[in-house]
Amino acid sequence: GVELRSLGNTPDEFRQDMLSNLYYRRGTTVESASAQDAYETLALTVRDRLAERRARTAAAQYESNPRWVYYLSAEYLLGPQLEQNLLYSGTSEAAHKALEACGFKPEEIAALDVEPGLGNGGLGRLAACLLDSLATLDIPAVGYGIRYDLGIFRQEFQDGRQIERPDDWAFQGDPWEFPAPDDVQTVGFYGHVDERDGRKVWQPGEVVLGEPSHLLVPGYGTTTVNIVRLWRARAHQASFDLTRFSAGQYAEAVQDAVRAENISKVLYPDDSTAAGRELRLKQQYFLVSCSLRDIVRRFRLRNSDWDAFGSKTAIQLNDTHPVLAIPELMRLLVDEEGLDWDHAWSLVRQTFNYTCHTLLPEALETWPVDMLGRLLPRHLEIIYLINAGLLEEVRSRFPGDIDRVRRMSLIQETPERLVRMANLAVTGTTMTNGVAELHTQLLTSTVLRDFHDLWPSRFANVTNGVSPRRFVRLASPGISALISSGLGHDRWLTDLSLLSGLEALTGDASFREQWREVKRSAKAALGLGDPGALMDVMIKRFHEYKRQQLKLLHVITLYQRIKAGGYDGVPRTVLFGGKAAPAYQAAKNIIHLINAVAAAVNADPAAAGLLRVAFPANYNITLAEHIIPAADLSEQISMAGKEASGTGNMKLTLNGALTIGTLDGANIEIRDRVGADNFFLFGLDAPAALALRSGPYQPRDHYHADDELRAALDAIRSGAFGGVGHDVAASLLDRDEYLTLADYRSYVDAQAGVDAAWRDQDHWTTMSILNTARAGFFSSDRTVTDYLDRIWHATPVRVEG
Ligand SMILES: CCc1ccc([C@H](C)CC(=O)N[C@@H]2O[C@H](CO)[C@@H](O)[C@H](O)[C@H]2O)cc1
Repeated sequence: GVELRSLGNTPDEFRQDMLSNLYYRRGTTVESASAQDAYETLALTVRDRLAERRARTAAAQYESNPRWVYYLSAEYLLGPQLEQNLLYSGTSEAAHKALEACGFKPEEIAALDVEPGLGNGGLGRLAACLLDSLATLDIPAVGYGIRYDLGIFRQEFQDGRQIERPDDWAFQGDPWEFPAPDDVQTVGFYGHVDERDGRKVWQPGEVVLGEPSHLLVPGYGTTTVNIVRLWRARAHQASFDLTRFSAGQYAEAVQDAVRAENISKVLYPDDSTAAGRELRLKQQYFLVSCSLRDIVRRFRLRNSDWDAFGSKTAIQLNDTHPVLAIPELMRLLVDEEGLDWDHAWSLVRQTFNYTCHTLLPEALETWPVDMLGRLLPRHLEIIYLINAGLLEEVRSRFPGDIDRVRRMSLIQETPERLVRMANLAVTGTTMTNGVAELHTQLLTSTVLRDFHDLWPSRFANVTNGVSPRRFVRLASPGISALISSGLGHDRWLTDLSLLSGLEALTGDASFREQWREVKRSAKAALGLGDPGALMDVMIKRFHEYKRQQLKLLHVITLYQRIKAGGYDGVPRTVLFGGKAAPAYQAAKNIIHLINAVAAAVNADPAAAGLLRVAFPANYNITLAEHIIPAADLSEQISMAGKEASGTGNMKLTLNGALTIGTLDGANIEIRDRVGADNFFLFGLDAPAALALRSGPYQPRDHYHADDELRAALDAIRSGAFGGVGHDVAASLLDRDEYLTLADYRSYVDAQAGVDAAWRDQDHWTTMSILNTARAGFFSSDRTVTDYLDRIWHATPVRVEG
């Protein structure tokens, strides 16, 4: 075929390409170019180098007709793209020189790199880390998602309260994406089901277009460049009503178009409560329908026999959000392709796998039968047929156990008829996995116990991981350089187990000193507290089970100890970061109280140099990359049994922060690997918490029994912090659903242990180095390798460089 001349990477060649892009693609000159012009041009010039590798990858993957991994996720938190693509294309230096030669400051241009905030938190970022590792391991893979016009809201504080602003992330356009209108798909909604010569035919009542664009997902240290394809809803051109328009009914003329485009308008900002909105269900089906049609189109390029579909295609469902893919593929195979039910069902089950990311009952999605039946009449029929097969199997395995049949049914009958999406997910897939050992154990012994009894071999654990490129190399070039100089290589970036080589350096005083210095300068660069003070960090979405309220009670206790005089705690900066779902008032009350306490403490000269509270607004990936390298202490203090895994805990450990935490989620595996001596453990474990929670728990008993706890709560109730927080104190004293008061004393005492350890800086630094050295397991490369071994069974396709 036609050979592509490869692009040069010398500073001069790079600058030449930037200039021609500035002139020919941006249509301006160096003299009149704005910073935005420079940013867009730089992005295009870097993108071209990755696009060249993408062309090679696509050719090699097409050639080898491999088994594909398709990742279906309603959320992706990809993070800012520029620094990543400069690193992965090896053009950072050439780019910096080229920008300076054109009179631009590289850091100014980098600041224009907005992150696509197409996710809420853990689930969305995990999806991005897994795609990064799939490409780095040369696995043929495509991520599918929704290109929301408005991502996760921008958080602002007004009088300490969270305010949500729309996030029009692509207002200036996005230089990193490749629109591909030629691959447009058609998606139906509503309507009715006909029967024609023995086949069911769905006649949708509404049709919208799904237009894809993709971003490049480069592998690190390899040629492979995969893609993430994001769908955007567009109106069917026929929907613009010219007659109405010419009759002056402008709004009506475009209402269908607006209705269509609303489907991908905005990301739902909830990360724990299924809101049950019809538009959200439309979003989920839109994602599923476009993606499956695209997957079938790609399959057909190299294959014709449906039986090869299951062997060539592994589709991962990222939580229940894309689980409509199961009845949708049944519809395509049975109604459109004419396969018989059993044949289609075996192909569907073979193709799909499901990852569950939560244990919270309110986060498990259910949809009203009538809503689903109205929006997707044929899919409801198919779900009923799937349910019939399931219940027949349950009845034969557990004869007479009607309670089990009622619990396992895909349909909840009373009080309201709901479709249970988690039950459908387990039934229609080969493997279901949890995201940490404790999580998977709790899943198979509680929420999904019945299914585990029926199909024990369908369950596996795959503990989460994080990208070492994004969260060590890019976030903390200082620590990375020290690790590479300590180990004498940077191969750890693609084999994180090599970090274990750092253990031997704990005895080297100059290495310890350099380690301390790197942390210090990261704190100085963050500029949110005295670089010499202990940086105590709690960064994650706000939720009562994560217990930001417990961290706040500790802050108030420290403050009251300072006010009482004779304070012997070590100087500490307590940094909070995170958003609350807009409708989650209890979480927003905690944010309000934190800002009120921060205002009091930071304004009080008595606390100066001893205690400071920082709460930068709009926590996102960009901010995480600045905070994580500066952290000394990582707060992972959720009620045991509630945090499925956590991934912030892994990022902080890899950056040498010590964890204070409960035996919850992946904290347990972190402690097992870094060593109990290098971890500050406290609190009830999962069985004890469950027992206390399900027993006659009286939070007030702790209030009466613990003077410091009572003093802290009374301060809030007395209005000491600007009169803010009555609701928070009341909910703790009346209900305390997540056992905050029960764990308070153990937590505060563990924090005294932190102070003691910090006083011996050499000891602390040794523990810090050991945390990094022993955390290689938490690489998303290891996570992907586990998915490949236990669930996907796909193999690498090497791409010539
Ligand atoms: C229906 C609303 C909704 C939206 C998102 C979610 C996500 C599953 C919430 C989430 O992000 N869960 C987090 O997933 C991480 C990646 O596996 C885990 O590390 C976290 O423990 C888990 O809370 C639940 C419910």
